[in-house]
Amino acid sequence: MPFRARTAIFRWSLHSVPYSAHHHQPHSLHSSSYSSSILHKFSSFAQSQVHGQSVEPCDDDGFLPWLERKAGCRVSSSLLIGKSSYGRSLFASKAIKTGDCILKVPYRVQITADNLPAKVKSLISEEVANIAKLAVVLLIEQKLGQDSQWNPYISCLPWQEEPHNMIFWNESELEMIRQSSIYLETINQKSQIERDFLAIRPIFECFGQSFGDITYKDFMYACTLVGSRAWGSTNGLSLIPFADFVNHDGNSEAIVMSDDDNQLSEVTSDRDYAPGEQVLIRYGKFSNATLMLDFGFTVPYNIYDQVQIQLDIPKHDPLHKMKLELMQQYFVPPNKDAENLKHSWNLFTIKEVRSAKGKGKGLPQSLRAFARVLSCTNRQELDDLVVEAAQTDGRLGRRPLPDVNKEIQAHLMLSSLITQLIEERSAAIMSLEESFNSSSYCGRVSVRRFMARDLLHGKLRILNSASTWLENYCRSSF
Ligand SMILES: C[S@@+](CC[C@H](N)C(=O)[O-])C[C@H]1O[C@@H](n2cnc3c(N)ncnc32)[C@H](O)[C@@H]1O
Repeated sequence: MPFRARTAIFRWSLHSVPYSAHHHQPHSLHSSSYSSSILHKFSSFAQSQVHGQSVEPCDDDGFLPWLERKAGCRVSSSLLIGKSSYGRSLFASKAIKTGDCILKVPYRVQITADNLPAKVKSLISEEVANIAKLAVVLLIEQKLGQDSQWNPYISCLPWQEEPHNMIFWNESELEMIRQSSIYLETINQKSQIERDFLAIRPIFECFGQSFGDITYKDFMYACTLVGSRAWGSTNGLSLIPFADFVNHDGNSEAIVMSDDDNQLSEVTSDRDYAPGEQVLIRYGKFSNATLMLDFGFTVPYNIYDQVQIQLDIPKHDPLHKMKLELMQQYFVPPNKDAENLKHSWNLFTIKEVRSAKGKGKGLPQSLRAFARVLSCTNRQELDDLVVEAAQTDGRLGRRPLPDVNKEIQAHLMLSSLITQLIEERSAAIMSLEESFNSSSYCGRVSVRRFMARDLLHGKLRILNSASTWLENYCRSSF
């Protein structure tokens, strides 16, 4: 669900997937008998262990009836709120089958920037991000306390816990992942929040005593809450009460869908669940870097992990100018905004290479093409590539070079770059492991170390797979 709410910088927001008409009739609400049956079912499995998660009862029994009253329809007849080691969670209150609709939350009980009081809305500049606007809604509602129409929801949010999202990491914690591009993204995200706060603070001050004491830290917390629990959809960036109590499993096929025809968001189960099992959905196809930045957690083996590789044309290359012009002409990435354009033609994203044999999908074609261009040593070779591109699909260097030795050389060049990255990542992991052994950190620091370790291990796994693929490709090209 991370919500890439506004720009390429932020991945903040959980994307929900719009789809066309489903014709679900809302059930009518039977709140009193419904809630007592929930309580009964919940207590019977409350102490059980499910998937290594200990299921604890939670004092939110009134939440769902409140939401259903507000919505005027049934939101879920198969889920209960409980607690797991992931915080507040949703559990199956009865057997759930694959394909069952497990929750439906009408747009009218979702919170968007439209919920800003008109007076505040008119003062907030267009420059301020939607995430920040939604954070202001949360802060205002939190300040209103019992007087807020959203109080049952606002008071369920984890305000008190220090999140592990990377904007809360201190310098020495960030040092653990300095080599990764996530370091820079964290700094950018922090600056964006600072800018938004500076734009919004005068508005808080206008409202005097009631809101004037909202601090930068409060604002950061609120932005983090929005960033880790709002979905982007045709309805705008929205907090979806109840749906946002469900935790993430990257392997799940269940996602939040927007049904514009019926003006609601819903989730359909992708598997069977026994009563008492924690129900999980996929927020999005997120790497550990995204999970750390926007959600404050990682998973030990993340199939969506990736590594960014930058290739530069050596300054001393006699063909530097010609190669640069060709690269800028032929290696323009699609769908990039102007801000990224000038930097990204030499940045490549690689994922784990599953086929180790030097065949199959392997490394991205664009990266290998770039290496072929780099390996050219005279103008004729470059001209030949341009002619070949014109005669084929217009893309440069997409075919193996006619000279096998040159083709191998291009790939060996990639291989040596990847070996260097492997060495750097391995050294970083080793120093992290040493600090695990030499010090007995607990709590916050140790959680963040585990996250850094998951991130670095994921990167190393991808680099190793790329290295093996390249070795095999070179061997099989002889
Ligand atoms: C949309 S909320 C889910 C409900 C949340 N657990 C709560 O207490 O309100 C997302 C947050 O839940 C936690 N979370 C979700 N999935 C997780 C997972 N697989 N591992 C660890 N934490 C997870 C993270 O703190 C994340 O920022």
